[in-house]
Amino acid sequence: MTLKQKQYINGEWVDAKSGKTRDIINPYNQEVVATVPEGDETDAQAAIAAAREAFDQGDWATMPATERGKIVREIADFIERDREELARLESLDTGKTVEESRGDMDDIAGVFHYYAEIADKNGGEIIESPLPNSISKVVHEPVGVCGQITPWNYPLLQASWKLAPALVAGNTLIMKPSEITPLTTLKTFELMEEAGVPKGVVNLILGAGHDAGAELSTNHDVDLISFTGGIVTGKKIMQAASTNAKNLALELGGKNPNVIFADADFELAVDQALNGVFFHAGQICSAGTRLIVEESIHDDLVEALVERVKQFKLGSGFDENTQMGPLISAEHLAKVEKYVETGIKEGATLAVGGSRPDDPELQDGFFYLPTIFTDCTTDMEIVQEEAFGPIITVEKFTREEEAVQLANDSIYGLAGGVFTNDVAKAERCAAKMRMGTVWINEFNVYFPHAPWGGYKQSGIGRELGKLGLEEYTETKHILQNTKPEPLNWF
Ligand SMILES: NC(=O)c1ccc[n+]([C@@H]2O[C@H](COP(=O)([O-])OP(=O)(O)OC[C@H]3O[C@@H](n4cnc5c(N)ncnc54)[C@H](O)[C@@H]3O)[C@@H](O)[C@H]2O)c1
Ligand SMILES: C[N+](C)(C)CC=O
Repeated sequence: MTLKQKQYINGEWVDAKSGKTRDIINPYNQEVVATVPEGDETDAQAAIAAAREAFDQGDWATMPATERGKIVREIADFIERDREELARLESLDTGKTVEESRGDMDDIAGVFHYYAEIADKNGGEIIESPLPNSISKVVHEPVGVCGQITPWNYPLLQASWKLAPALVAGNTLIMKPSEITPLTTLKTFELMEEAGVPKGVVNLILGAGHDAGAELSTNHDVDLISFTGGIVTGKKIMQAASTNAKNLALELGGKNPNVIFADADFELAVDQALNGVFFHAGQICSAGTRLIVEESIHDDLVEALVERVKQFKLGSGFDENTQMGPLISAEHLAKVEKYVETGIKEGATLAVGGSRPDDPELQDGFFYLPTIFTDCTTDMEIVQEEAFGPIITVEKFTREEEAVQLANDSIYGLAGGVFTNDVAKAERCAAKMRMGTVWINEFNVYFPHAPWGGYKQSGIGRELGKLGLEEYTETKHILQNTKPEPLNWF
């Protein structure tokens, strides 16, 4: 592998100060695919110092936004150029199919292009001042030094949602990818160096969350922390960030409802119910794991889903026939198995799946069969908690209001879907569903122009779109008195 297996701090490729390393494992067969530094808080402190100096003393923050946009556009071009290499690295690291990874790389290049395009369109404005002889100006400035922490399921996609807007807005940053999936983020730091991002502006630290990551959320030289990951970690970060009242952006988990009415296009609903969950083996924050189905079509729908699920081809992400890869790790597989045991204990009926596959070729990987539970109710853990695996729970409803009430019965509010051919009904439901994204006759679609984020405990703030850029800016009001005179009060 030609990839640099180092951290990137202050424009240098470096090992961990402790000298420690971590093996990166392919979840398909547990082979070691890379060995990278295992950084800790001392590496994080060095990276924070570099980012602080680059922000306070360097010219990145003050250079014309058009110039920053050009560099970010070049990063997008390099991602397109190296698409295949990046996609293969992502699949090696996560186990997802190369076809999915190629799609991710296209989305990622799109994110860098989008922010490059709007880099110089976030100018300030002159507002009407109520005071005579004055000019009132509102300007947008970078927040400063940004800590960015990403998860393992969409390693580079989630990184791109943070890197591109932070850069075009003029911030400096320290990124810490998940310790188990750093490879495509590493490669992208090579590309950012090639594109000419100045020394100290972008820094990469590797290592576990509880030390390398925790330092980013506690250190007082960090002005903003942007985190994507689980709800438990998110709450810890929120608490740590309070010590210097950092700006905070949280993209957390979801337990996403997919409401299917009897008048929906049946084949479409079946297909999207499967797509909505089983891509990347259900390891998607917005997976539509809670099917909420109108009673009159419940049995037919479940039967159709089960038939299709039985045909799934599990295997290596590098085999073009594979539809679903493994889970990310042994630890995560154990967690998914535990949730299935809980579902059974709670009285849900296992319609299909519910175990590891017995195919001898899959025994070295962290595979789990696609699983469907019926007879589910909202009081069950299996319905309320994010298992983050290939599991669907099915609940029934008879009335529209009941469907919406079930959909909203969750601590989460990331995303949801509605399938119906009645446009007015779809819009009524979408208006009442308390989620950051609602899809109508669609599922799991996102693009750079539209904001992404959660209601309730699914997060704080938005990524993507113009709001995703605003997260990385402070807004300043400048009032100029053009005819100053003393008040002579004192
Ligand atoms: N809302 C979204 O857009 C979105 C997108 C992708 C994933 N997710 C969520 O991510 C979760 C899965 O990812 P995960 O298992 O990697 O999550 P996680 O919370 O375990 O880890 C995420 C990141 O946080 C770091 N971390 C762990 N403890 C930390 C601490 N104390 N301080 C600072 N950093 C720490 C980890 O090293 C990793 O880089 C799921 O809940 C999923 O829904 C959400
Ligand atoms: C935000 N998304 C859907 C790309 C990945 C969630 O895990």
